[in-house]
Amino acid sequence: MTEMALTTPAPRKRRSNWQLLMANRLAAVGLFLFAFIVVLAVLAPILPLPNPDITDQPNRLLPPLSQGHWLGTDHLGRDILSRLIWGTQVSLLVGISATALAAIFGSLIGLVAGYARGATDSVLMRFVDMLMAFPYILLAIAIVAALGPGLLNALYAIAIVNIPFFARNIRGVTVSIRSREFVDAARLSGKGHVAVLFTEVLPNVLPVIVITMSTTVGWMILETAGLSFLGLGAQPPTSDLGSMLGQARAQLFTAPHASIIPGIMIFVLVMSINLLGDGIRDVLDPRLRSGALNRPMPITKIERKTQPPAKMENSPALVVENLSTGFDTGDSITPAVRDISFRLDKGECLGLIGESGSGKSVTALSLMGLVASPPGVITGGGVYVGGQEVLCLPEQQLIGLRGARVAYVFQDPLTTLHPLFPVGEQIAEAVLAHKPLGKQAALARAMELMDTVGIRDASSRIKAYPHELSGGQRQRIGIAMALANDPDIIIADEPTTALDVTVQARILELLHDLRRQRGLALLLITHDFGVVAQVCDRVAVMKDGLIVEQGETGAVLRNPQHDYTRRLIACVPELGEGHAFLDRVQPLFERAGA
Ligand SMILES: Nc1ncnc2c1ncn2[C@@H]1O[C@H](COP(=O)(O)OP(=O)(O)OP(=O)(O)O)[C@@H](O)[C@H]1O
Repeated sequence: MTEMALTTPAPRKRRSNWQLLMANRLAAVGLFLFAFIVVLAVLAPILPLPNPDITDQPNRLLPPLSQGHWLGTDHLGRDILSRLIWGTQVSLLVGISATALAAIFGSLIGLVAGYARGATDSVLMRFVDMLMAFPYILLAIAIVAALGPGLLNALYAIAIVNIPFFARNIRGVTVSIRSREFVDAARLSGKGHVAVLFTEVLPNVLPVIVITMSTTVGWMILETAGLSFLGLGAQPPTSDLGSMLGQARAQLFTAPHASIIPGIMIFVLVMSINLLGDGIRDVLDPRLRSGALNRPMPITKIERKTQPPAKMENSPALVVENLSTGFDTGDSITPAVRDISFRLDKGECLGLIGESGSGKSVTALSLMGLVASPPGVITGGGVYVGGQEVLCLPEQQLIGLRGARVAYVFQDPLTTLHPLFPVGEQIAEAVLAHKPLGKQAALARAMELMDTVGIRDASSRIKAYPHELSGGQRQRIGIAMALANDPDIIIADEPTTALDVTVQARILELLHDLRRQRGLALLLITHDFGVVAQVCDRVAVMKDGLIVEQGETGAVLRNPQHDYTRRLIACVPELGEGHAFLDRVQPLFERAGA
């Protein structure tokens, strides 16, 4: 409750899914075309069209725009427009029904296999593998040959060959969902497996099923047309787009319109469905909407209205001036950090403190253009390292500063270290990124650095993999990598949050000593005033993307100016305080209406 009141930003107006779909021009065109074709197909019985099956030999192969036949006639004198609209209705019905069948059976197989695992999973998946072992069109032809030609059998065949596609996709998603805590909780609450599968797992898998359906329905219409083209699908007098194309192929040169017209219809129909399917997928997956799944650019996108001066005279190690960073949500840029300014001298430690979501990490990453773009955008301000504004530098120069003059230590080294390489090699790689050394020299330097950060028995630990080290040792490796190129500034983003208090104290001590010995400027990000009081010379307090207060640590601790700073300080419990801690803190939050 308290946290909510402190952190919840002002509500933003979000665009509805419909508005987002319409904002995607290609998807809107796809929707318009598809809707138009569907309406035509649905209205076929009431449209003033001649009977599509009535032959008229004297009027064979009339060209388009002939009297009474807008699109001409085919080799039996049947009206092409009428056959096209009725044929589209058949193609749509078969394609959509095949998709629904494949989705139902494929998803069921995927759900059961992914949830049950073990023998059930093996048996079901081997069956799916068997289906996939045949080229799909050959398999479809073989199934129709076994069942006999006909539209319904073509529908079954297309559905069967597409079952593996759904089954594999849905199984993958189900496997990752079944091990989530909410599924365990549902099982522990006494729900049976079937209930858990359909009430807990299925709703989470549903968007994937919808996305898969929307992207495969066009494909299935095409496959049905393929079977009909070969004479295995629609049988006379019924026709679909594929059989129209197949029957017209003999007159390809004498009356090309008879095959071109159904060909264009297949193209437009499949294209419109694919465009619409892609649009639906983008709307349903918020990461795609904001571009968060795209490969990030090497440096954060910079869109500053005014350029700050490129140089700053007599500048300390790091100066941040009026920096603003936001995230492009697809609708607008949502600010995460607004107009923040601070300075950091050589050998000084500045604590950046604030609650979760206040913008500490975004600030830290913005300094070297490391916020992933898309969706990140630096919208204003400047960052000066040794007097040089770095965000205006050419890409390669800014990249060259990373790790060399400004290095980072992140919160959880297990996620930043590569799991498949020994830690020594990873430190050596950090050295080699900026120094032209041989591999052996880099490894020797890695060992030296491991010694510096206090890893005992570095000569044997150098070959250890990240999972073979403790949390504290991994964090020391992270610090060794940061020190690899003797940087001027270290940005440590909650380097001790994942560690227990004793290891936390040792890591903080190490950072403190390194700072003293090497004259490093240290920007320490934390949400713990206890840590700030222990190691920081100065502190800047962040709330909702703003720095609300900054100053000497002692002064801020003694006389906090901002109510939020007072509450943060009050949150540090004292040893042996017990219930008195709650009595002391509660009124502060009640007063703030939290
Ligand atoms: N990729 C993203 N897309 C959209 N918004 C984001 C993204 N990453 C972060 N944000 C938003 O930016 C704001 C600041 O996030 P940031 O990670 O800097 O918080 P923090 O203070 O470091 O929190 P914590 O202590 O939990 O790490 C938050 O409101 C967050 O929702």
